[in-house]
Amino acid sequence: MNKKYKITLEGNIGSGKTTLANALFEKMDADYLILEEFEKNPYLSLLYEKADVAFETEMFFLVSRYSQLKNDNQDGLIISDYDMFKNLVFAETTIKNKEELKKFKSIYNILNIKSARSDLIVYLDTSVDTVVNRIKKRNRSMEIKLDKNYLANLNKNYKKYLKDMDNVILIDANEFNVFDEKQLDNLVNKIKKYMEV
Ligand SMILES: Nc1ncnc2c1ncn2[C@@H]1O[C@H](COP(=O)(O)OP(=O)(O)OP(=O)(O)O)[C@@H](O)[C@H]1O
Repeated sequence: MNKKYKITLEGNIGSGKTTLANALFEKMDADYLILEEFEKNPYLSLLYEKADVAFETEMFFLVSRYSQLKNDNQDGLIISDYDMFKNLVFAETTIKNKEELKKFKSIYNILNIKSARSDLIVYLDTSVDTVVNRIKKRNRSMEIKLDKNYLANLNKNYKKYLKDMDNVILIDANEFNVFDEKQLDNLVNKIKKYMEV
């Protein structure tokens, strides 16, 4: 692929973004794969233990994702397991202090992240029960403390942002089996059709 085309995957924690990003990268013979580096964030485990570090957690993610954007202006097909609007979804969910949230959003706007718009967002729509099961199965120790309420709020805030977007393919990820070749092929065909328009 000559021209730059960026496809990002979004959805709740454990909805299957990284797994699908890897699968699409292979299947679509893409040029770049950009994956979230969540394990580098020193605040995340503290946040899950209910420490008052929401602003620090979200700022760290914002800066870390922003620094990955330097890989973002090359020609070719880019697949990423997150979109930059994720920063806003999570900040609204975790930062309870209104002044801090305002500050976060103003920094986000100064960075002018809108210019890093994806050509296509594939949203993995999941129920809270589905992600709870997948999170349990993958068994990352710090995620044991995640509660259903938090996951439900994330779903709600994702939906709030998605309703104003016009570049989204939404898939029912409760039913979607990324390990089934036929289902993956169907999704790739749907994406290719979208790319042609
Ligand atoms: N379609 C699927 N059906 C069943 N299990 C899945 C599916 N997709 C992913 N999984 C499994 O669910 C778990 C979570 O998937 P993954 O790590 O890709 O989610 P994620 O959305 O990237 O999570 P996070 O946002 O926390 O990084 C993994 O153990 C993965 O193997």
